Amino acid sequence: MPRSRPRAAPPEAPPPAAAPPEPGFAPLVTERLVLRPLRPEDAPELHRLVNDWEVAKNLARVPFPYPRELADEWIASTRARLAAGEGYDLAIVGRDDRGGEVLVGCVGLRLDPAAPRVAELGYWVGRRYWGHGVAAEAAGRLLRWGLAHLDIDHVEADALLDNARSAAVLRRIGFREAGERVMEFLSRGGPMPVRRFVARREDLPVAESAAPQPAATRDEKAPPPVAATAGKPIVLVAAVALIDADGRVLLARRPEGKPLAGLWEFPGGKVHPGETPEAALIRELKEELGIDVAESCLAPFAFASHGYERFHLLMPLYLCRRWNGAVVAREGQALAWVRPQRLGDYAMPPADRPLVALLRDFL
Ligand SMILES: Nc1nc2c([nH]c(=O)n2[C@H]2C[C@H](O)[C@@H](COP(=O)(O)OP(=O)(O)OP(=O)(O)O)O2)c(=O)[nH]1
Repeated sequence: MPRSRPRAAPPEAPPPAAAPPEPGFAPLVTERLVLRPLRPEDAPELHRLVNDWEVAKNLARVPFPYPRELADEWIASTRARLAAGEGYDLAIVGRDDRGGEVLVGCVGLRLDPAAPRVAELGYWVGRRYWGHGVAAEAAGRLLRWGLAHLDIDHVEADALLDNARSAAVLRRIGFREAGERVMEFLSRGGPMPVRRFVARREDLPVAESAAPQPAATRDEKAPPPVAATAGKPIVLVAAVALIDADGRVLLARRPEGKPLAGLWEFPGGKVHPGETPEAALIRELKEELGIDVAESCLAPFAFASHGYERFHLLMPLYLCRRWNGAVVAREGQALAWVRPQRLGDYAMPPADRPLVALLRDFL
């Protein structure tokens, strides 16, 4: 079970959008399900669902038979960890025919102080609810939430070699296989071989609107590929290092739902058809941060040229020390003013790494 809290925000940052403790933990909603903190009154149903050999045999930390009082203890421990920000074990809840709540299973993200920047995903679904895509819907939702809100680089999960169903769920939600290992299984009374899976932000299936689209289906907001290379469009993005009077640089956290969610980036965005990079930046800075910037205050500094899996990013980075108005997170994104020497503490998209090194040297 979870053993640590998400890494604290680096000193200059306002707290990033990590989950507030219960009861403030806002349930995560999917098309058919709600993922919410477990409650003491869930214990009888939880016990009924998990005290089933077909379910328990796939779970490393679950004994079989499963004593009834363990359900109470486990629920209490999940609530304590959630309140402390140390782990995110949630009830998977569906609706019955009359619209009432039904406990369907559990899904959790666990953090381990011995393995910083990694979370472990686990889940189970009651046997009577198998075959409806519940595990993928719930685990996929929590995976995306975790990568967007916790200070982690990747998520790991294990599936027993004889549990092909779970391996298929993990692959479906964006995990890649990363070898085999042996794990102790309480339910099986000893060590068992498992497949290890790893999911990184870049592996997650991208929402249609967030990925560059082919020209024929592109909507007005999508980026125009300025050239095609090796089958990948080049996407032009303009970004800026805003520098305040103390020499700190502004980073913004990419929100959930966007590709690379949870990573810190320089404010900016895609250059629209007919726009110059400077005009795009002036527009983005108004939209995202509510500030007015004059073109003459944008000093070209460096650029990133980076091959992502589905497109090639070309991103001029400007420096800007003067603007009008107060910086506000108009899209609810977390913001951090960061000293150049501390930029390395923030997980940023791979394209930004060379830019960070240049900025640190320059500022
Ligand atoms: N703004 C910004 N984007 C970056 C940085 N590093 C990096 O790889 N990118 C990538 C992430 C995205 O693939 C792309 C920016 O696209 P975006 O989707 O955020 O742009 P946008 O604000 O125009 O978004 P949208 O309106 O299309 O949703 O550039 C960075 O430091 N700043």
